[in-house]
Amino acid sequence: MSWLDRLRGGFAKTAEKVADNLTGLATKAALDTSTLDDIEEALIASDLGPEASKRIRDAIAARRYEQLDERGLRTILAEEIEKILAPVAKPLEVYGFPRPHVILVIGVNGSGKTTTIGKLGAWLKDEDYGVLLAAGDTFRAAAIEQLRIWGDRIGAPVISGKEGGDPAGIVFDGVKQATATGEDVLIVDTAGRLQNKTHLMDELSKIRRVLGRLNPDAPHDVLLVLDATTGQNALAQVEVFRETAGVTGLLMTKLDGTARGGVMVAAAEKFGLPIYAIGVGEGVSDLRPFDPRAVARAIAGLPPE
Ligand SMILES: Nc1nc2c(ncn2[C@@H]2O[C@H](COP(=O)(O)OP(=O)(O)OP(=O)(O)O)[C@@H](O)[C@H]2O)c(=O)[nH]1
Repeated sequence: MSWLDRLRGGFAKTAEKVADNLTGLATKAALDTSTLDDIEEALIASDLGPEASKRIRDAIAARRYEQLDERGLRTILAEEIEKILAPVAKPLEVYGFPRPHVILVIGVNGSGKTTTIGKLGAWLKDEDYGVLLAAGDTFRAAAIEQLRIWGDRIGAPVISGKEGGDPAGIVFDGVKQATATGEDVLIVDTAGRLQNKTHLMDELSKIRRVLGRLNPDAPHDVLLVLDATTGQNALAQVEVFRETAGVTGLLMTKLDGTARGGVMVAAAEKFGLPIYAIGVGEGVSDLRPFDPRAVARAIAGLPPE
């Protein structure tokens, strides 16, 4: 299956929910205020968030339709979603010099962080970058083991220490090793959890301090993994992590398992943080940067172009 097919398959449940919520609204005789209100509410109920939903409502209102059929409604919805997503669909650039370019990955427990690191590594390797993974989530032995398995799977070396060890030490060793072996990118799995804000800040600031000694520009990226199935809760996570961890971009996962994919639009509108890649499955090649037009059309339930 092509990426576009997987993308459309991934968003199928979301598209169904959007279509269900909008049922009947397009066929009303005149596009009056109450219909516009209903459309706005339908979009909020589809997890697009109040800001994006209002913006789309205003865009429809501004066009002063006498009538809007279903196809027309889907088309304008796709156009407006595309406008919201386009500014955040940025490529992840590997620009750090001297190498390695250092990426810290953070996210709440179970968000798909480790899996996403594996997939991100696979994608960067496909792009011909040398990748080293660092098991900085020393909180659980299972997390270290899981990262090793991903390393084997994608053919990337993994640097790790003992359970309960010092993540900053592993990151330090990671930079040394990447420098010695000439890897382009160091992807660091962090415990990066929010059970305790002070603990998270301490952990990350220590990692930053240690990295800064080796390369003042590192980390180049701090990416937050967001589980789309958590809907609006994902937005609350962005707020807290942005404040505590200096998030520079997002990786959205599990868009395939959910009807709540609209949250991606809500996040784009509310935060404007780059969304570097989206995950639409558990396979190694199921995380990729996205085409805002293709995603917008998939959410609106329009066929591919
Ligand atoms: N369907 C689907 N499942 C995913 C996706 N990304 C991750 N998963 C699954 O989500 C589950 C949790 O992923 P993990 O990578 O273990 O999560 P984690 O955040 O690293 O968990 P901790 O290490 O406990 O913090 C796994 O079963 C993954 O296969 C995705 O894009 N789609």
